[in-house]
Amino acid sequence: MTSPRAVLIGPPGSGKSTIGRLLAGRLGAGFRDTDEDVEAVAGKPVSDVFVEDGEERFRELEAEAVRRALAEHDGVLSLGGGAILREATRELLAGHPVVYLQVGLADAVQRVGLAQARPLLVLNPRSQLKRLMEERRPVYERLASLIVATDGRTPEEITDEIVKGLPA
Ligand SMILES: Nc1ncnc2c1ncn2[C@@H]1O[C@H](COP(=O)(O)OP(=O)(O)OP(=O)(O)O)[C@@H](O)[C@H]1O
Ligand SMILES: O=C(O)C1=C[C@@H](O)[C@@H](O)[C@H](O)C1
Ligand SMILES: [Mg+2]
Repeated sequence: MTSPRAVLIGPPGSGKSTIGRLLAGRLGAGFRDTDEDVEAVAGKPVSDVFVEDGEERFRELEAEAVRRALAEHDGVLSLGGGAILREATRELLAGHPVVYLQVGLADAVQRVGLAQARPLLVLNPRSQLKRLMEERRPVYERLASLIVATDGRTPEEITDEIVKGLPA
């Protein structure tokens, strides 16, 4: 049975997709991102799924994408920020090397401001991100087998720390 070398979790802007790609390169492994898997299945961007089908439908597609990727993928897997909201997904993560990318509000706001539209953050990114981060922090912490701080650090530095901290 295959299993990912690392599963990255954390809030929007923590760098799951960026670091995931770098880490996969460093490990000589493949990279997979469940947001991209959902987009492939839905045939449209995540933001369109939220607007046209609703968040609940997105969460269903996401839970299925995570289930499939955990069973099929043997490289680095980045999850969508909210994938850990589903109990079934939290249970499936047990026993995998789960890396929580920690980020403070200031750095997260700066990073998401630079990137593409995020459907949960369209109205007031700073306050929505603050609430979401506070609600989810205990869940990310509980699921993590490795916690890596990302504030003020380059993607390369963060990737180095993960490589050192992963099980051999
Ligand atoms: N350590 C870092 N330092 C500076 N910028 C970063 C860092 N990590 C990521 N970024 C930048 O922040 C933005 C968000 O990163 P990324 O898309 O990887 O986050 P994410 O955790 O995958 O978010 P989401 O949950 O929305 O998918 C990107 O523009 C990326 O280049
Ligand atoms: O944190 C979240 O709930 C989300 C994060 C993104 O990765 C996407 O999965 C989507 O924008 C929702
Ligand atoms: Mg991402």
